[in-house]
Amino acid sequence: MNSSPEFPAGLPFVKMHGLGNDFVVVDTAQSGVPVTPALARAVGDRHRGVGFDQLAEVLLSERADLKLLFWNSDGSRSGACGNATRCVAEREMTARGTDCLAIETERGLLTARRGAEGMVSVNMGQPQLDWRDIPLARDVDIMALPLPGRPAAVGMGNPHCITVVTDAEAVALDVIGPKLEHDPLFPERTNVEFIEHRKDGTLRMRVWERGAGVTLACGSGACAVAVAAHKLGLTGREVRIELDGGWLTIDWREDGVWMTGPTAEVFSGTLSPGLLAALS
Ligand SMILES: N[C@@H](CCC[C@H](N)C(=O)O)C(=O)O
Repeated sequence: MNSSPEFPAGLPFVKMHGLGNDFVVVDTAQSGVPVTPALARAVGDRHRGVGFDQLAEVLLSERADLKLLFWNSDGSRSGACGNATRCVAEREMTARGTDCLAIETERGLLTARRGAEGMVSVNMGQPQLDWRDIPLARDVDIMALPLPGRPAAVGMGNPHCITVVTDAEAVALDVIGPKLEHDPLFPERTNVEFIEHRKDGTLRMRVWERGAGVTLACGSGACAVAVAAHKLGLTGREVRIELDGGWLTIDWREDGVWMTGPTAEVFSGTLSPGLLAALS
């Protein structure tokens, strides 16, 4: 095995997930190893690395308890990642012995709280409902984009394209997802969600994530979906959403869109010095 003279001890990481939306968490504040697109791609490789939907990079913050940056498995960055925010918040609140945490992200300052029955909530802030705040190529009605199925666009610090369908299970996500992700209407690409409004008032949601593909869940996507469903008159401001990996509760309150759900820590390990050396 090659060793890295720069990082002889390798790079410690923690693997976590929220409803199967899986993450590698690395603490750059402690390790001094900055994440790069190449490192994110190498660690995100499910055969030759660890594998993740997103990598959460923990940094020091002057304004909050910590700062988070998010990386997709294709090496691109995301301004928001709700489930990773909840996962890191759970770990940090446990380590610090608190029930509340302030987290700096590109999206802004987010508040996380420990809830009942092991759940963790995060306020993802107010949605972006203007085409200038969502990376759209032109001025269009964001509640009815000029695309097949008349989807809606909602920003949560990252872009989401949401289509209401009668049968979410029937959607060929791996075919339609990449087409919408790369549609010219979205110069920075987009996350893609399909939702079905069920008779019991809940939503069924399936997601194709920008930079990661089909995932079992997407927290910012669930927030965007809840906002779109409410604006379209389908639901109230609070809604339960079933994703492939489980349930999230979304509550669009006066102070922002709150998301509540489970988190899990799976294992921790050390990225080998050889992997780091190959990238330097
Ligand atoms: N899984 C995340 C969202 C991931 C970000 C996305 N792929 C992007 O590029 O915007 C979540 O839980 O919010």
